[in-house]
Amino acid sequence: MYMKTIVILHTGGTIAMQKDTETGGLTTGEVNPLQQSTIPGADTHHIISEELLQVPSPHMTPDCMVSLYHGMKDRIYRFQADGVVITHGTDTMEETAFLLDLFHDSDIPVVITGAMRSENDLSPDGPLNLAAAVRTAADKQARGAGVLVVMNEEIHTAKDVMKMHSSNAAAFQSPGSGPIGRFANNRIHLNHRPVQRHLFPAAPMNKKVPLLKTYTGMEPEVVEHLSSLPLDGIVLEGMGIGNIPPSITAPVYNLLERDIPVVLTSRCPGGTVEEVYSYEGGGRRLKEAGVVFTGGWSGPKARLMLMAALEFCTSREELRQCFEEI
Ligand SMILES: NC(=O)C[C@H](N)C(=O)O
Repeated sequence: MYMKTIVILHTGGTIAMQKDTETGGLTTGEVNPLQQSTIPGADTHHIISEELLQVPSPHMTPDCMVSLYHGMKDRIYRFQADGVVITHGTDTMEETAFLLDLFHDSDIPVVITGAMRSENDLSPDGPLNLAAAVRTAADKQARGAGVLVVMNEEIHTAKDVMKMHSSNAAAFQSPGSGPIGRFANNRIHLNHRPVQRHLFPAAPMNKKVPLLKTYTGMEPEVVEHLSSLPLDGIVLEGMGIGNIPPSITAPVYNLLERDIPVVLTSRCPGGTVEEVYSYEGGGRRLKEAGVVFTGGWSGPKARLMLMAALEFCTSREELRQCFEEI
């Protein structure tokens, strides 16, 4: 019988941590417990398991993500992998998934998973998540679906998934669209496929792009101060369907006049930003002024996309097409 080759790449996070029984704190030990436990699927698949990193996911950087992409690509080629599983901390899992999905230019399934509870916690969720991820990576239904996140028996696209709860095992959701499939009875059931994927060249992520969340009565000084720093672009998490408070329109327009790209997303977890309102700070006015609208990505994902796009887009129009004409 042909055994599929699944490469598991470990990067760290709670799934690879243990609770210190004396202090109660969660830490990364010398040895990753995942490297010592039985890897799920080892009886039916050819599993190759490697530790690329051992970091909590708040320590991830866009640079690390690019290195992870190249490391993954190298293993896919070297081991002729049929699928890849990446274990990762849950805090920033959606960002790594999103960036890898922007770069991943083959049909080979890539599945990211992690755990909300450590290996020696009461009822750890890591083993089941890992088993589900291996099954998903080996399943032909996942071919061509890009990078997926598998957590708590649900399968999500990289574009839509978000960590929506800080501690619950059911922390991951795809607001506005829902999961594209489920894991049950040791197999996966895919109900939908991602409609559209963007593919960007995998370049180093060197651009400086801060992300700013808007709020009522926002002080213009906050945007003015950012504007005084070296900056390649800025992402604003606007309100609702894409509006910002009038107090910051002047410094935002100032950035545009200086030809610094301003990308708008929403602080709502679900939905897109649209040119609807024509009041001061409304989306219609922002669009006219040259603000680039996103297709419904969260602020952190829009920031990664702007950093990646700025590496190859040579004009504002090209940048706009990257975000809007998809
Ligand atoms: N559940 C987790 O993995 C959270 C951890 N702080 C991390 O992201 O590395």
